[in-house]
Amino acid sequence: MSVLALDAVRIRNDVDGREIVRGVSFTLEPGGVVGIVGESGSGKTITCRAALGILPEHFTIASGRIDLDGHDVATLTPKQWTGLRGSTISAVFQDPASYLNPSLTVGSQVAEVVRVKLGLRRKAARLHAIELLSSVRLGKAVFDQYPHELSGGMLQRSLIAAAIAAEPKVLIADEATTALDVTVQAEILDLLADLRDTTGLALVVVSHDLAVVAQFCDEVLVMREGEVVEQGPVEKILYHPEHEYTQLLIAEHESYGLERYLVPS
Ligand SMILES: Nc1ncnc2c1ncn2[C@@H]1O[C@H](COP(=O)(O)OP(=O)(O)OP(=O)(O)O)[C@@H](O)[C@H]1O
Repeated sequence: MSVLALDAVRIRNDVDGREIVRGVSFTLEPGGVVGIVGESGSGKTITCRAALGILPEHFTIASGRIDLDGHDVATLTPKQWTGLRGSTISAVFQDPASYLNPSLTVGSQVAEVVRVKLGLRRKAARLHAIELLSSVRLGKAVFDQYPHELSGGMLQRSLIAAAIAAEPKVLIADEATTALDVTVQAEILDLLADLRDTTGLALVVVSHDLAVVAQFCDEVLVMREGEVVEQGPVEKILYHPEHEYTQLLIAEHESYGLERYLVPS
């Protein structure tokens, strides 16, 4: 059974009646990785926010359907959403520092997620948080460090630890590696690939960077101005793009080395 399925989803800004997303469909099985690429403002993040049940105020799903682990999300109450967020679907975004409180240690913040989401007592939550940090390859010392003491890559790992605390089935990584340098970016992608392999985590990877998608995704959606202009298996879309816009995106990437990630087919 799919863990996340979008069927012809259209999202409207009710303030001006503008449709921000016009017909997105994909199905994600356990362990699957779907990529969404496209220029800034094309609707990638809004699509993810719909799947997470956190659309901005005045945005609504105008038509189509989203199924999350067998639940039609249109039928969910806010309380049911709160239950599913974190434990079924979770997310990490760009700029990890902004999601952490600078005056609390990283460990205490991960432990708090564990306490709330898994209902563990303080001491057990602390131990579990240390295990989670270790699963994202962060040593015990990180537990007592403050956000400003960690690098961007370490902060993103901490947030991944918090995001996977309640063993979600789907993780959305929305430009999660964009702000990181290339080596750290590769380490974080490796980590996500490991989690997928060991836990069957399914991923939605949003990136403006085709190299990230080429390395990592099974299927890719190319979005422009709210529409999916092309969609299919990564090898097909990246080697044999049919749409002019996809060809343009690839041409831009080739100038800085996409071919390194593409194995000729
Ligand atoms: N909170 C908001 N209020 C009003 N409009 C918004 C809001 N968030 C996004 N939008 C609009 O929705 C459209 C799609 O934005 P979205 O953030 O999904 O794009 P994106 O493809 O993720 O771009 P980026 O790569 O820059 O993150 C844009 O026109 C944007 O201005």
